[in-house]
Amino acid sequence: MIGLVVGLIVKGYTLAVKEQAFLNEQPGNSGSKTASSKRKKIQKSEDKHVSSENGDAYVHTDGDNQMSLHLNKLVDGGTDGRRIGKLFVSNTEIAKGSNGTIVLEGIYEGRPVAVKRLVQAHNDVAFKEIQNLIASDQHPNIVRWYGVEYDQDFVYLSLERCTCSLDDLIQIYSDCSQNQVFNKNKAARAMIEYKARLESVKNIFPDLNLWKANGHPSPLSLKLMRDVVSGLVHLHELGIIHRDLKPQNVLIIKERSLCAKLSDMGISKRLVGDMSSLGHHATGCGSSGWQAPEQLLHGRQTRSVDLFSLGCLLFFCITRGRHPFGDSLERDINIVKNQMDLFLVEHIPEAVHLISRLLNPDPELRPKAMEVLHHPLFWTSEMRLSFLRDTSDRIELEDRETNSDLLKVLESTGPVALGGKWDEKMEPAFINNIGRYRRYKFDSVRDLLRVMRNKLNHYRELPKGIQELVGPVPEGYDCYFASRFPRLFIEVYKVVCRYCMEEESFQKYFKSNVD
Ligand SMILES: Nc1ncnc2c1ncn2[C@@H]1O[C@H](COP(=O)(O)OP(=O)(O)OP(=O)(O)O)[C@@H](O)[C@H]1O
Repeated sequence: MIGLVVGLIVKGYTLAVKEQAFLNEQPGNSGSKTASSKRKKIQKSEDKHVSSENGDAYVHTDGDNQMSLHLNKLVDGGTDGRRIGKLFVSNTEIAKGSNGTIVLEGIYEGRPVAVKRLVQAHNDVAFKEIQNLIASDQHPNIVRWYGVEYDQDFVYLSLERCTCSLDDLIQIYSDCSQNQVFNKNKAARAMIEYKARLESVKNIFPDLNLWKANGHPSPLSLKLMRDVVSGLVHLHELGIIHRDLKPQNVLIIKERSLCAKLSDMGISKRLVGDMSSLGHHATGCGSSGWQAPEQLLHGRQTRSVDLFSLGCLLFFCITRGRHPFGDSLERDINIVKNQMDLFLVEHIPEAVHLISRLLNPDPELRPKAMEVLHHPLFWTSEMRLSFLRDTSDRIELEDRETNSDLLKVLESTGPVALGGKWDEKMEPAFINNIGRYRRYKFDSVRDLLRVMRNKLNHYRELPKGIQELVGPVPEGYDCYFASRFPRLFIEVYKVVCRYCMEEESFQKYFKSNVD
């Protein structure tokens, strides 16, 4: 406990020191030489550096520059570019941002970085981006920054170099018809460059599986979406609203596995103290097509604006690049009119449940980032089966005769959850097998859950033929029932949320309430 408290104090102090070091090194903020050398030490230990060509911290002669340029050419395989302070910026462009921003490949202290080059006039954006990164980048789902350099015209942010954006990834792996519409808007030359970049990314990640044959997101897709949510939980815990969440601002990198990270914090805003919203005067605005209606209409911004954008982003990932509010030109109008179409995710009821809540026009009714993290859309088969088993055990305690509310409501979901009598959706061999042990009511949700629970608990005792029929536990078994009763899980989940959420045995499924 004492260790934890000391750790937190040290962490807080380190953040404050980092922030102060950055503020002092802003051009125009001259500090004393002693202070400057102290800062240099702090920065070195933090492995993050701030320098200016005009400042006293890092003065490079032309001779030095020639030498380091030469060395860096060797380091970077002979790429053309130039050296600014500790940074070598190549001429190889990764992408263009807005307001004259260009992202280039670079090397910062020997490590490959993406250099975000902003025009000096947008120094305030760079300043905000760095401040937010200082506060937030110690998290696996936030892009790291290593340092900042300046010259007369530009600010250069050295960022962890990722392979591509989530937008690129989806464009590459979705089928091309949709991309052609998307690409029509790009100028011919930019489009050639863009296509070449996508080709090179495809070579780096040759065989990614983002969607299953049945159109559901693959485990990899779900992991990337969950990474985005984890990054958002972290930002919101720190009181930072991203305000420009979109697939282009989610970057992809291969670590142990593929990983998604939030980037582009230039217009993010930090809430102070117990403030919960930024008023009408908050500067900066998000991107067309991904903003919440209240952002478009009144500029009122709470953490919920990010949850709206997240809803659009999850839809985009699941549907291979489509948008719940239509084509790019009509999106903002449709967002304001609350005209969405979730038809393309209707075959995944868990996705409809989550996305429709995230896109609620009333920001107060959208779930919090932490609740999204625990939503069943992201659950494994093992967790889904465990939840249904616990639910079955829970409702068996209810007395059929007294007809409790819980039982009544659960059974009332039958027509939707079962879509008819459940025995008719299963093979006679399976029905014969279960008939040997007890009698079931084929229109009862409770009884179907009992069958699922019993066969799961006695899986190893099942005849080989029945095991093959229902598939291996957990994925095959989950899929056997989910494909026959696609809405069963979410209907049961909704009832449990309503009646049993606070109960001890269900806490592990609703962790957001205990965290
Ligand atoms: N760290 C990075 N690693 C690899 N690529 C990056 C990195 N940062 C940015 N990019 C690429 O550059 C693009 C533009 O970057 P960024 O979004 O930060 O600029 P921006 O000017 O804020 O753009 P916009 O205003 O359009 O969001 C990204 O979509 C991505 O393709």
